[in-house]
Amino acid sequence: MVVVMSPEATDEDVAAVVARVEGVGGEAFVSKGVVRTIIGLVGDIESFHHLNLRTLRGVADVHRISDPYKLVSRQHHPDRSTVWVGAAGRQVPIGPDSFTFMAGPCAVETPEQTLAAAQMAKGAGATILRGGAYKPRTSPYAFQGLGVRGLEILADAGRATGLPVVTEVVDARDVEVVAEHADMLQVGTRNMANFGLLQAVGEAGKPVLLKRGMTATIEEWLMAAEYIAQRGNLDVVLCERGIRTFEPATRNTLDISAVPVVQATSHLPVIVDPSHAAGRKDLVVPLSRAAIAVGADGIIVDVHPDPETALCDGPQALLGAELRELAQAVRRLPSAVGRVDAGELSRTA
Ligand SMILES: O=C[C@H](O)[C@H](O)COP(=O)(O)O
Ligand SMILES: C=C(OP(=O)(O)O)C(=O)O
Repeated sequence: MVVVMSPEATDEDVAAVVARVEGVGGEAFVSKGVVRTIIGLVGDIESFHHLNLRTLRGVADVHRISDPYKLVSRQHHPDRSTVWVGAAGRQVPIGPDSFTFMAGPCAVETPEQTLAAAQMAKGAGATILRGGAYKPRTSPYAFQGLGVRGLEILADAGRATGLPVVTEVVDARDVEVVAEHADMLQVGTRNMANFGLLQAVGEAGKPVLLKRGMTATIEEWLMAAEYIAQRGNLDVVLCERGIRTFEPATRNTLDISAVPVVQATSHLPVIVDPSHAAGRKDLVVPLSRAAIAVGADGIIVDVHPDPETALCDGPQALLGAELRELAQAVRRLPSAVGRVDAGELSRTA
């Protein structure tokens, strides 16, 4: 931490800062410039926070040098992590060596629709099946998901296709039942800052897919991941799914630069959701290509056997030609950036 004194600060003001810092066991290194004095602090950063140094006379600014998140930071864990998803016998990696393709219906609607979507996903090369049983909807009158029945249908489709499943949990009270049926728990954009839910999934004993809040900064997103890690669960995968901007051409604006920014600062894997970012099926393939090129550890994509009748997000669901094009991109492009298909690295024993 660095304290910048104002040009008017006196020697007494500087001494007062040093005394406060030393009073909580820290060290203060004073560097006098021609105009300003700067004080470098070494010690327990949390105890410095409680000193409210900004309120002292002569203090112009206080800067933090180390990351505010610890467990998810590369400062404490330099090597990038791999998260394994699935039960013994079929575990799929998400991490720096592979590229993981996840796909499935936005919402679980019926056993037939879910199985058909799961088969489409598998046929296109996906190694993890997605599907929502609890849908976070803008309108309370919109389809809210099938709840526990939806979890069962999704788990059946996962078993039938041999794919581990990821599904969203929107309420801390449902974490246990969702964890019973799913291989990975998703926290969606609307709940990224629901700290009680983050703590609950941190204790569920399953990997977590943490989507970026649509108005969250990267630091806020990583602090949300820290909530999960702080409860003992470091199996967290981050998902960039687009942020709110002034641009109405797409549902959200995919912040593609978030991928390398996060990878530089956090060891957690980071994937991209081009479907919820764009909200339009015609952009899913180009954005997926961009995600692969920028170094994402995977993508998660909506597919539906009959998008016109979908109960949620039909316009962004892939079928037919677009899905074939996506399958081709996912088969060919990751190797160009030094990645192998996650299916090849899966643990099957
Ligand atoms: O998975 C999808 C979400 O539930 C969906 O994007 C919510 O958006 P809406 O309720 O505004 O349609
Ligand atoms: C609701 C979903 O996504 P998001 O939270 O990114 O809107 C989803 O993936 O089903």
